[in-house]
Amino acid sequence: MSMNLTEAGSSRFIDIELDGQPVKLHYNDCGEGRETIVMLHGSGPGASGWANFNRNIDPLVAAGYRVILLDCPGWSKSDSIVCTGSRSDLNARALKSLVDALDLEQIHILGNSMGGHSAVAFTLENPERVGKLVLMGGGTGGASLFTPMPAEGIKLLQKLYREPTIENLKQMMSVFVFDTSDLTEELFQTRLDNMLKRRDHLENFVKSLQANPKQFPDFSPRLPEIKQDTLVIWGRQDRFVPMDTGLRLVAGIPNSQLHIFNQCGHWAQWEHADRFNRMVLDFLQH
Ligand SMILES: O=C(O)/C=C/C(=O)/C=C/C=C(\O)C(=O)O
Repeated sequence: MSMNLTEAGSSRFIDIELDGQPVKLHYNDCGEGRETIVMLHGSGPGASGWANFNRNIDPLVAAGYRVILLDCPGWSKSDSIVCTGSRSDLNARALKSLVDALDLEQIHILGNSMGGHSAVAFTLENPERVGKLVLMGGGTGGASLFTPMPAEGIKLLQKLYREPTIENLKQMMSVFVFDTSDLTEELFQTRLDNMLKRRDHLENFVKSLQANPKQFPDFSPRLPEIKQDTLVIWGRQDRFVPMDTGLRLVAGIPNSQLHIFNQCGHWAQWEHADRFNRMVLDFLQH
């Protein structure tokens, strides 16, 4: 169903203070439901809320939810930042400022990759502000038991940040999703344009990694503190954040369940959008 929602029409800015610095945050605000779902994107170069979740916004708005897509500090139209500590916690502090400013008492959070790590960080610090959690391809840092880390996708992601070329973008995207036939030249070009528009974001990500290679801490010991109903969704062929991270999440979070999509890489919400949307709606409504 088309809701005629557009990126430009839903685009908003807000000024916040983050660790003593003024920061302009960009977000998209879609729909007018009583319940709000905040979607948090991944850490790839050129990522944004709109780019990560463009196949998920309409169905959730049509089902009666307000959907907010936050562009984390250092991505898209939000201000750039060098992060020398935990980026998961930094994003969580940015989200807290946004939900306070918008007067949102409680939100559901749907996080992809870094967005999942940040959703967990937010929930641990602000448990009363979170309804349900959906975590895809992320939720905590930490080592895989089976896959050498950093995973091959993360190595390609870091190479792309250092050398933002169309060749490196295509190389990263070729291990990003399972079925690469949906990756059009137009999609590559849009993503490259998004990246090159903000070279400050690319440079600051590299500086952040140099200052602290472990941007996403391992929350495993604290996961049992999360009491929220949590749906964990993973791609069987995720080559960025290995699938056993999903097992660690369900081992730690008591009220959680895990769904694994076969023939799926790191972008379950895009690669299996229809089934993903139905599953998330069912989870939120029951
Ligand atoms: O290193 C990690 O644990 C997290 C990696 C990511 O957040 C990678 C995300 C990539 C995307 O979702 C993207 O859209 O580029």
